[in-house]
Amino acid sequence: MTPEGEALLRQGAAELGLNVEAQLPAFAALLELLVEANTRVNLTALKTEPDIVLKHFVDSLSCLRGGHLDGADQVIDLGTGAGFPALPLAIMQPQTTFTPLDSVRKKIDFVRATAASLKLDNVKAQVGRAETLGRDDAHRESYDRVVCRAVAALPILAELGLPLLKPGGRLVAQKGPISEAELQAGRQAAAEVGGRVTVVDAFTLPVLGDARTLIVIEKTGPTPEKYPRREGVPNQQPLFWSAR
Ligand SMILES: C[S@@+](CC[C@H](N)C(=O)[O-])C[C@H]1O[C@@H](n2cnc3c(N)ncnc32)[C@H](O)[C@@H]1O
Repeated sequence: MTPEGEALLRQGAAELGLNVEAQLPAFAALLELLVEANTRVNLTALKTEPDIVLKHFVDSLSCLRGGHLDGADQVIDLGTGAGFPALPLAIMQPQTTFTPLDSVRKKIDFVRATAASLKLDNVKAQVGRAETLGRDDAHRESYDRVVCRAVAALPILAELGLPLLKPGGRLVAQKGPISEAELQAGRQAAAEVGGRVTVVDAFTLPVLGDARTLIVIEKTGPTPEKYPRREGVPNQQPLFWSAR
């Protein structure tokens, strides 16, 4: 990473109240691996150093706002893509086990290889669909937190995420600006699958100023057996949400 890239990462993290000094070498290695892999496989549209530092690294670190991941033992990143936010979070929070999940094998191959190269023993990447894991005893009700960034509308995230949470667990969704209609549908969907929206935290990204929202859904009761519905249905027929 260039000195300019390091400065951006330091500044972005500092605006989030984080000190990344000790983690700079890991972020530099992640940047290098991502740029190199992207020349062979199309993993991410972001290709320049400032874009990756701000829109992947700092953006992912914004999931730590509010301390919603503090003390979590098991965290699953639903729809991790090339490992975001899971890899930056795993670098910052080594005492937590992160399970980056994606249905696309080449993305998880990259996440696994990268975690091994960075010696992130707290990363256990998984290929699969959230609908399938949500019905699998090895994963259902197994996680303290679900995190996700830029994956789906809130009602879909509620249906995919809540079955994976232990009772009392929390889904932490990082999104762009959210409409009142999506939020309302998300509240209704959360109630349907055993949860409640407890936090809607609108903020702007460090340095760039882009609008973001962190939404927390707490699992307040059991998720009915019928959820999640079979693969693809949560996306095709989102609960309480037709405005797509
Ligand atoms: C727009 S990308 C975002 C990736 C990453 N979270 C990021 O912010 O860079 C959405 C990802 O979610 C994955 N995805 C969508 N629905 C999924 C599901 N039901 N189960 C597992 N992965 C899913 C897709 O394969 C894709 O890689």
